[in-house]
Amino acid sequence: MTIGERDSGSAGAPAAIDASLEKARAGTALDVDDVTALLSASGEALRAVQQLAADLRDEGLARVRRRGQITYSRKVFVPLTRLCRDRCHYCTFVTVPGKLARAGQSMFMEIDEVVDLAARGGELGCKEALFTLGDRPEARWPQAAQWLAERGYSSTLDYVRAAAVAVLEQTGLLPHLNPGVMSAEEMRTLKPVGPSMGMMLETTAHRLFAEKGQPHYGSPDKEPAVRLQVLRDAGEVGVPFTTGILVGIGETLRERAESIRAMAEIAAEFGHIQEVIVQNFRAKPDTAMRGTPDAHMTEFLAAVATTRIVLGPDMRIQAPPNLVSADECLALIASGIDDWGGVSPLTPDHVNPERPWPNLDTLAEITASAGHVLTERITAQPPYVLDAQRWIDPAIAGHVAALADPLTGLAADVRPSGSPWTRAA
Ligand SMILES: O=c1nc2n(C[C@H](O)[C@H](O)[C@H](O)CO)c3cc(O)ccc3cc-2c(=O)[nH]1
Ligand SMILES: C[C@H]1O[C@@H](n2cnc3c(N)ncnc32)[C@H](O)[C@@H]1O
Ligand code: MET
Ligand code: SF4
Repeated sequence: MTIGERDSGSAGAPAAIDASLEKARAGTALDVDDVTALLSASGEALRAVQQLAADLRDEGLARVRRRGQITYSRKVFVPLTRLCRDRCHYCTFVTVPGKLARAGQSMFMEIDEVVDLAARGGELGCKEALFTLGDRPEARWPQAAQWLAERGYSSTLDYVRAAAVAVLEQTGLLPHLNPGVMSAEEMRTLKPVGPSMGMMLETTAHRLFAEKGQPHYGSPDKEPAVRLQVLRDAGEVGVPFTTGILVGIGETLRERAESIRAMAEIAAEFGHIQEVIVQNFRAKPDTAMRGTPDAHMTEFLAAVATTRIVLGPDMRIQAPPNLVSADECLALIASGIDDWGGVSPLTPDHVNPERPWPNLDTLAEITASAGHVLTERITAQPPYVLDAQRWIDPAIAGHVAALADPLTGLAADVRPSGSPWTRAA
């Protein structure tokens, strides 16, 4: 990571950080000033924030008899389409029809290609098919609308549903759906084809969306009010849901604090937030933000530890292992994470293609050297798998049960195989 101070806030006042830590230890709710103070920690104060975060993680895992386990999901990344109606300044995933046409590539992956990829992943032990794609490309690109219409699909999300069904039937991998903004109705339609879905909150900072030159300017799906509504709608619909923040896209420490508190409020209201991702922005050469330095490691670790403290011992806190060095992975564990997210032995992280995942043996070694055990889970986190009656649609309860250990809700030692999908009446 780039060394050098960023202007996202002031250096932390040790007295304010101590006071916030005292409140957190006493179980008193933290206000936005308290959370901002924790986010500003460095040096000795940061070590104290990390220690509390790690203790809370250990306490939460002990409560569910999983002390010392750090989880990951063995997955294939399915970039169903890279067309998107948004224009996030940090994103290299997104492309445009002209570029695809010149490269001889299709607007969307065909279902056969999706199934072939998932099947190859299944042979390597993958149990998750991660559908990550651009938001509603048909609203911006006639070529996308035409591609869908020619095959009888009314929208990208309609096509996601069909592709997910094909994966369930022909490979048995479990879809995790990350297609951007969805309405409550769309989530209701997708719930029977995937045990979990997700969408990063990114940030609640409205100015990063409303002001010209800011990273979310021109991206209607990144309006904070819209994204907060998606999180609430997912709660109403009862979908095990992944969300998180993107750290270092120009938000101030206070804005970061507000984002963390917003996720905590919604998680407490509905109980559906299965994991919170704290992801560090990595500048990419081909983007408008190529000149923006990556978030400073100190600031990122403070964000991880603070997220753990605010979300509490029972939340699963995830940071990807491929966006930092091996040493920095150890620092993430010391900052209270318990999950590495999806890791693939087959496909790249198409959002961060320049950052390969560590080999799974290496990740297991790194995790072990911090005194923890790398443990495979499936796409839905254990509490949701164990309470499937409430959280998993009957249409896929059998697919989920086939890959899960009934006692722990973690991944079973099996190879997935396809089985028929029928919509419950
Ligand atoms: O490989 C990636 N996986 C990403 N994932 C997938 C994640 O690694 C796992 O698929 C989930 O933890 C489910 O197992 C996301 C999932 C979401 O719901 C929301 C955002 C992300 C972001 C990424 C990402 O940038 N790269
Ligand atoms: C899938 C998720 O990946 C994240 N994302 C998009 N671009 C980048 C980047 N340059 N660096 C890190 N994360 C990124 C966003 O948070 C998005 O929601
Ligand atoms: C490739 S980005 C991840 C999915 C969606 N386009 C979003 O930004 O939320
Ligand atoms: S981050 Fe997601 S919404 Fe933004 S441009 Fe990239 S694909 Fe589109």
